Amino acid sequence: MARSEGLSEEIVLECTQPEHFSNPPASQHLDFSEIIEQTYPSSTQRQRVSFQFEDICVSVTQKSLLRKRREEKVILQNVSGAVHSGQLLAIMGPSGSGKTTLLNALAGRLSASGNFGASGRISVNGKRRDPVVFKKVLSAYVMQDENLFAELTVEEQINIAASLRLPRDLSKESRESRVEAIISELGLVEAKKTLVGSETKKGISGGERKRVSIGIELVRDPSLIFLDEPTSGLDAFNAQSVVNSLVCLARKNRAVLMTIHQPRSDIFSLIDSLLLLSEGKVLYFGPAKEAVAYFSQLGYECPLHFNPADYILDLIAVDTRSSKAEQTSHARLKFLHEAYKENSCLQEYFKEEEAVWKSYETMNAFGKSVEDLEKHPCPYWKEFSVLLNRAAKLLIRERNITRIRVFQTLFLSILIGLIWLNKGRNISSNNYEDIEGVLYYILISTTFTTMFGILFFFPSERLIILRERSSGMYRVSAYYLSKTLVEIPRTVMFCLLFCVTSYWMVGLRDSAKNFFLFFIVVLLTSLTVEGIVLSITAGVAKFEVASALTPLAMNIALLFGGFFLSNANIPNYFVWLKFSSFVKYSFGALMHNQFVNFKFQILSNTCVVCDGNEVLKDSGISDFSFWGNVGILFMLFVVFRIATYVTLRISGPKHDNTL
Ligand SMILES: Nc1ncnc2c1ncn2[C@@H]1O[C@H](COP(=O)(O)OP(=O)(O)OP(=O)(O)O)[C@@H](O)[C@H]1O
Repeated sequence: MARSEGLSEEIVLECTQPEHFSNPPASQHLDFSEIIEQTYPSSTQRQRVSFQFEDICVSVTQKSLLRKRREEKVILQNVSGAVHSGQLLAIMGPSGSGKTTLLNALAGRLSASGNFGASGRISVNGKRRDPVVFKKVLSAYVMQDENLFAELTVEEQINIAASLRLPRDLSKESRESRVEAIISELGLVEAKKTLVGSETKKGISGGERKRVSIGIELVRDPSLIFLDEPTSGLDAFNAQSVVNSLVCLARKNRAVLMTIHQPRSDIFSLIDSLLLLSEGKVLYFGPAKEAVAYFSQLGYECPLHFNPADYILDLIAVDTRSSKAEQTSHARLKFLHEAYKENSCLQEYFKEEEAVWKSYETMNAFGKSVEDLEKHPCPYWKEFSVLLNRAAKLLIRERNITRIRVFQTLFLSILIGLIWLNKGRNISSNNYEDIEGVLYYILISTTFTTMFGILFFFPSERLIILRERSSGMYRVSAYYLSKTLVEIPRTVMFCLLFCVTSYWMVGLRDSAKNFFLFFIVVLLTSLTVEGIVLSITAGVAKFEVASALTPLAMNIALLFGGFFLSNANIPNYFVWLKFSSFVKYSFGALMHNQFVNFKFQILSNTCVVCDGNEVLKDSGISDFSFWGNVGILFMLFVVFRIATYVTLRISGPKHDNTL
């Protein structure tokens, strides 16, 4: 990583290493610890930690597809190890060996990903960890996928995290210098004003994205950092620069624990301790630089000029190409596991480790008891204003999306206007059904444009919220209220644009009052659809499932909305669907608005339906009055907004306190 330009010499320091490691210094950075001294109350300053785990066993209960009964699958068996401040520990192993499960178990996030059972002991500085202190003060977890807002700059992302996560008594200047220090420490100075971007929008590089994710977690200055595959998806250069940053973080008195799949030799050489897993069992835990010598001692010599990580991974992988090769690999793994259990040198390594943590202060030195820890670092109003500001910024910056929505709204409304041009100005007993058709089509169009507007964007935002909530950044209500307040004006604008164009082109009832009521119904319909889509997408983890369920819900609502099926055609056992369809109330309200006491322009002597009231009677829309329909629609809007809030709350991140 290059030295950041513009930094004065005196604040650029080398990453120093603890004496017992021989890796070269990884990078040069602004001295973060000095800034921490100045910006953090002394009671919460970073402490040296020794994190130990013993006999971790994890199994998952799953339903067997064939035998239709529950089966227990063992994922980890008696895994032990430790990592201390100053060290980078890598958990390495073939795919499916249990690396992520181990990392999640150690970070207290096992229940987040399945129906797991776990046993074992996890302690910090010799004491059983307190889950609350561990989660809120001591540790940070960087997920494999960087869930970041594409439209915010690097600096904004870290700044928002700092505003929401740092203690309320910290001054603005201190917070800003903390953010600057993190940006500098992670080598993001040149990228700090660049938008993060996404797969479809050019932004910062993959390595920088990863470092932004780390930076967001660093604002609380954790002593222990967990990272799930921080190099996955990165090219060789970026992967190395990320691991360099991690070594540097470790050298500043943090313990860093990461999973890694297949590191290049230069990355492997940066790792301090190595824990090798295969089929959930430990085959090696010790200094990374001694791993090759250890395996050659056991008769598995690494060929000259071979990447040691590749060699080790080949050695501990199961070859499934033939049953004979599989048997041979299993025999080798059994031998390696037994050899590890009996190896006295590696057991000595554990004893040395014990000596290190015994020299550290105890857990209580973190200065905060569970009772002292505030549930949320910021007061509600601050959370709300930071999130409101962020939501507004995102909305303004999503210019392309807004432009496309404006185009879509205008296109559809003009199309409707042209197809039904002036039809409303000449309603007679012969053509009143055309007006029913246009009113219903307006609802179909509103439903689908609103649905897709949410369906394609909210699932990725949901992942960001989950990440932010998993580190207790804010209350769900503060997020949801700010989002709702920012998005409602946008919905109002689109609905107004749509209604102004289509209403007057079609020539619906010629009065400002009727236009306004028409607009209210379309707006309430759009807001109700938003609520339904949000509550489905908030509760469903997979986009594929949400994108199947949402159109299904909309289709049912439209089918039973009162236009396609008359009451007589709805089987008794489906009547409840009619009453639960929001479209029925929207359509009822639009029909009342258009036809109550409406006199036809042209009357024929033979007409069966001769005025608006008869239209309402004929179409079976008269169960509720205009205000009755609007009242129910409003109630549905409120119910689905509350449902979204409840779903967001119950489908939030899970932490476990078992280990
Ligand atoms: N929720 C779950 N239900 C059933 N099996 C699971 C679950 N989570 C993990 N497993 C199984 O546990 C084993 C270990 O999974 P894990 O994701 O920890 O491995 P990994 O080493 O991280 O793999 P990769 O490198 O491919 O990410 C795998 O066989 C996986 O199928």
